[in-house]
Amino acid sequence: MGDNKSSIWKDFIAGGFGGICAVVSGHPLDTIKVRLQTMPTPAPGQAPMFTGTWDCFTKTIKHEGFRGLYKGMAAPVTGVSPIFALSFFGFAVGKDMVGWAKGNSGKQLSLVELFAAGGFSGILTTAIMAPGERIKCLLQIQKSAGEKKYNGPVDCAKKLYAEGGIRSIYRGTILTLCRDIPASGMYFAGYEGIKRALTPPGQDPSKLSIGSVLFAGGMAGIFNWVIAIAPDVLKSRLQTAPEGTYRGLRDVFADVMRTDGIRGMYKGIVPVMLRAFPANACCFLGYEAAIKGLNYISPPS
Ligand SMILES: CC(=O)O[C@H](CC(=O)[O-])C[N+](C)(C)C
Repeated sequence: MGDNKSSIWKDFIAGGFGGICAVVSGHPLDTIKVRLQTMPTPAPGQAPMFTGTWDCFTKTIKHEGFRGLYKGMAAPVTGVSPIFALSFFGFAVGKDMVGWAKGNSGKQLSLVELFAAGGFSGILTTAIMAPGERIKCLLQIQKSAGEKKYNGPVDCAKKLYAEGGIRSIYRGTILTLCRDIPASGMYFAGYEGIKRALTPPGQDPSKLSIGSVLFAGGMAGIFNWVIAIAPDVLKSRLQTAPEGTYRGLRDVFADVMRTDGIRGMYKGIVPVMLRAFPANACCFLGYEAAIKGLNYISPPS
């Protein structure tokens, strides 16, 4: 990853490209995750809408075809690319800030310092992540919820604005912060830590093999989601619930515990983890390839 100021714009562009790679490879499993997380709780004696990941996958294909798995992808492709761009940019800025706080000694940052820099990026991304996720989740569930209220992301944004103004579009912001500050810390510290561990002494981590980059990127995704899954469940519930269902995040938490218990906090973990490895392996490979391309066009000073 770029370590000096002049490379920050490259991190922005390369992160955006990495984000596109992550969406294309991971969206079907993201759809399954959101559908599992938000399906209605069955009445006593009634079968649940989906019994698990495989059931949700086969029912989606049966009723909606493969296109059903790619529902709502327009929003993440246009939204996730800037989010990842901002995320990688934020991490680069965060590293500069930590380096500056240490007196710019030029020493390698520790994993804790990398975690702090990653956490900072989670604050930046929330500005576009929170509304992006609200729209994405509503579009992803609308077919399985049995009604078609929104005709795409722009229509969804307009309707949310008409119903409740900017507050409605930004519903779920606190939970997005609770998810993305620690998760982004784990993401970037995890990636850098694994790269360091895989780099033989005296060698440059940027010369690692494609296999090693894929492994480090995939594991970064796993680390991210180990931390993120519980707040993500609460966030998806809050963001997809009809207006007035919950009074705040304590209320969502109490509802999940009452209806599903502690297991409810891990709903959708199987598709999350199945997606996390390949999507983030592709993301970091795309990122590293883009950085190499940008360094070729504009060599580092
Ligand atoms: C929630 C999210 O987008 O997490 C990213 C990893 C993933 O699986 O998409 C990480 N990050 C927000 C740091 C880019």
